[in-house]
Amino acid sequence: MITIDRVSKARGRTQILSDITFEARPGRVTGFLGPNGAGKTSTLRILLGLDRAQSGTALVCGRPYRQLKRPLTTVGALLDGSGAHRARTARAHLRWMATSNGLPGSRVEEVLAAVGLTGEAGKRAGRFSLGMSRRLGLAAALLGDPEVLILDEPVNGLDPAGIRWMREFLRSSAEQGRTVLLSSHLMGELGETADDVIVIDKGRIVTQGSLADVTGGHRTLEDAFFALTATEAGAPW
Ligand SMILES: Nc1ncnc2c1ncn2[C@@H]1O[C@H](COP(=O)(O)OP(=O)(O)OP(=O)(O)O)[C@@H](O)[C@H]1O
Repeated sequence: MITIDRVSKARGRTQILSDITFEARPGRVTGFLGPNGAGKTSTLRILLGLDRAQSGTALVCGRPYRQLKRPLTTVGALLDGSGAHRARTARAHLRWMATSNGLPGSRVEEVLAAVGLTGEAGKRAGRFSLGMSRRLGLAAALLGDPEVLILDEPVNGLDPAGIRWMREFLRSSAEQGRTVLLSSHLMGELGETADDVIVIDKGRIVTQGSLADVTGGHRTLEDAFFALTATEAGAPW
């Protein structure tokens, strides 16, 4: 469970988040949708204890990230890149992460299999394609078998096969009971992937609810977004 309650944040004189409130629930894929600069990454960074809110609370399973005793066993995150050193093999990276976080080494082969990287695990991370790097980042996120997954733009830059794989991965993670929160600026993509949608624009939540509720009387999620934000359909994202 993820609970964000009245979170606000300014950088200098710019208010980048204004009174943000939403939840992401177990067993559901929740899409956090908004254009470039809307405040998605800033929100996820606060949730993961990488940044502080000025006011409000951001809780993972009822606690601020910094108060989680063994964070990897509660929440797995995929932000930029895989986090692996270029010269390390995928397997060595995961072994190092498992050891440094007090997790059983047996998890390494399990998470490699879960993301379909067993056959590539002996390769150096620097030789990985974008899709493989993303899978390695996911494997690391899964090491502690967390209840919650938080992913920032996980399909960005992936080819159609990679996008399809990621969609199925997110779906099965939710079916296993996990809370899955992913950000995206790709409305069509979220329309295919999410159960629930939170729309953010200029640091404010514009609407939230099930995909069907948010899409409402509109043909697509994209039509709903432009109607809700009164953004010109041709305006840059
Ligand atoms: N380190 C920073 N210093 C100053 N301003 C920042 C910083 N990081 C983000 N911002 C500003 O905060 C606002 C929200 O940015 P954020 O990266 O959270 O948006 P986003 O929705 O994730 O967008 P994108 O899809 O482009 O990643 C933007 O106006 C951005 O310019």
